[in-house]
Amino acid sequence: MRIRIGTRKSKLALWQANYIAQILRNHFPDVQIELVKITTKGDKILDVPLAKVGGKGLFVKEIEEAMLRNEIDIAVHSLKDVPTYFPEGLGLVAITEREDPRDAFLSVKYNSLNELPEGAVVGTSSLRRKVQLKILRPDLKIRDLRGNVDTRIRKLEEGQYDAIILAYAGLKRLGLTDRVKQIFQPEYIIPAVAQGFLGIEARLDDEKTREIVSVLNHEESYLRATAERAFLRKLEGGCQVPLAAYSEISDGKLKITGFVSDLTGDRFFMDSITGDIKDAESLGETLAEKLLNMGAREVLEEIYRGESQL
Ligand SMILES: NCc1[nH]cc(CCC(=O)O)c1CC(=O)O
Repeated sequence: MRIRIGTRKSKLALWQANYIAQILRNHFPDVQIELVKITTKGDKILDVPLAKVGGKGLFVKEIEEAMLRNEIDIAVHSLKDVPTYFPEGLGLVAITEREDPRDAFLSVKYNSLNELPEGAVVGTSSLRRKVQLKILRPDLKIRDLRGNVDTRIRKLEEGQYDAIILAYAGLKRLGLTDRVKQIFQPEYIIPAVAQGFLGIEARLDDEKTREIVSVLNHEESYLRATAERAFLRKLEGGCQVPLAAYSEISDGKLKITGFVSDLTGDRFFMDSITGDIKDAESLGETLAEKLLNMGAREVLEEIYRGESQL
């Protein structure tokens, strides 16, 4: 038996694929685990905000095509980069235990968002982070920042930005937390849907692989990811829409908080609901419907018609 893992070539993607490969090797010493590196469109277009070049699907399409051609057996993804719809025959078969889901503030000179002087320059290309920052600190200048995690940190160190915002999970995995000065609580800056989970994608009819890969699944994480992604799917939000969601489980209850905004951060909608963990999916959907009825429907329509401008 052999499992070929398809992965992007960035340091973070390779770290994640190797991490999964090692767990599988430890559990199944007789299964041969190989890595297959694949370049995606998202890795080639590095200078344009993702929302403008077609969104998150850019990081997964080529990998899914390789899986459909039977050149790889599974893909290891940062779940937050994975669209909610899959090509026929493919799907998520395991979700790993969540790494720290929070966003981090990195700066050479400043110790927190509050400490930044008026008009300071902050780097991020995520629409979500742009509007969340604007709501908290309307005086800041927000500038695009793309590239792999190490490229972004280099741009900070070169002085192109006073601060940048990145997912703490990626920094922790790569041991790049030196410039982290503040970690935002999820109630303060709600993280991206599924930030911190790894999602394992496979061919749904490949039962042997699915059985092996099931050791990677973390049930509580699976439920949290399910709720957050149901919220995302209901809002049809790719990364063209500023949105965020964060779920927690305690005492058999799942609480999910969601956020949707227009592109300026002038009109935003936020709410939470709590319910039984077995209803994870419908909790995410119900929360999305709640926000749509609060006014998010109109905002989304404007964004899709191209009337809302950042
Ligand atoms: N959008 C790119 C991306 N996809 C996953 C992570 C970090 C790791 C994770 O969230 O699991 C990052 C970098 C970032 O946003 O800072």
